[in-house]
Amino acid sequence: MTDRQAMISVDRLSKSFVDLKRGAVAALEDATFEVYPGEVFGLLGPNGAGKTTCLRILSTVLRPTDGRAMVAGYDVATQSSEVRRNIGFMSGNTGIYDRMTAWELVQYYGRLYGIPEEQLQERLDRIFTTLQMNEIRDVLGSKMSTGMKQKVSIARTIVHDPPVLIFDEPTSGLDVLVARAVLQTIEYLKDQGKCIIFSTHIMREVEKLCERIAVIHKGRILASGTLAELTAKYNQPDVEELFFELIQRHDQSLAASETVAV
Ligand SMILES: Nc1ncnc2c1ncn2[C@@H]1O[C@H](COP(=O)(O)OP(=O)(O)OP(=O)(O)O)[C@@H](O)[C@H]1O
Repeated sequence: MTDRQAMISVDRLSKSFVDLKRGAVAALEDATFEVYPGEVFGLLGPNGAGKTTCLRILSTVLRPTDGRAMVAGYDVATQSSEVRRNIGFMSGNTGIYDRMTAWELVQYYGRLYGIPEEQLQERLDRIFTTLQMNEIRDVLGSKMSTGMKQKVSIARTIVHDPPVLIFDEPTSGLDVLVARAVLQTIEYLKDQGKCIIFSTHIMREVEKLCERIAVIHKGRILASGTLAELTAKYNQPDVEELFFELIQRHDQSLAASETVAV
């Protein structure tokens, strides 16, 4: 992997929020990892781990408090428009407009990205064929099933053919069939050479899809590497058990350091 250039490069990235109830919240602390073209990198962590915060920084919606992140060679903090042109971002609840058809909606996003009209029609044709969406071309958002909506969300995420794709819990709330179709599409995009970062709290998904993962909890990356490296390093062949052990160990060391501080 070292002969390839990283498309996402995250270096000691941190983000803290000031929350009225909790005071300063360290949502992300010192995160470091790289993601390459043609791979799916999984951010695996429970609720509140910091996954969304990390992905929102990469997509330039949030500014980091500290550290640096480069996407497609651009700095997320200082070159946000270049970064945005090079990424597609999709979360579980990406909006679909009730009054637009599938075709109109994806076309609309293509126009927002400034794709010339002729090229856009070709691109739409290709995407609708690849994602097997031709039969839903004229279906209005208000009439779409969850599965259709999810396909349209993916289509609009890739309409400008970005090299980097960011998926924030894209299967959240989906039934197993739709979730499977989403994962298959992500796999297809990986095979097309896209650099993909994907967050989830579902172990099965990372086992299926990811070459390398980072386990994240309470803002900290607890471990990262290929599944084979991690299971060997921690001598735990069961990925689910490994995940729980890492989290438990971190919580225990936090509790111990709090006791010492008191
Ligand atoms: N705008 C904000 N203001 C204050 N705290 C925030 C804000 N956004 C996130 N946080 C806090 O930062 C921490 C990390 O949240 P984040 O949404 O990144 O986690 P997550 O791993 O994506 O979890 P989930 O799956 O629940 O979305 C949480 O404690 C959350 O409450």
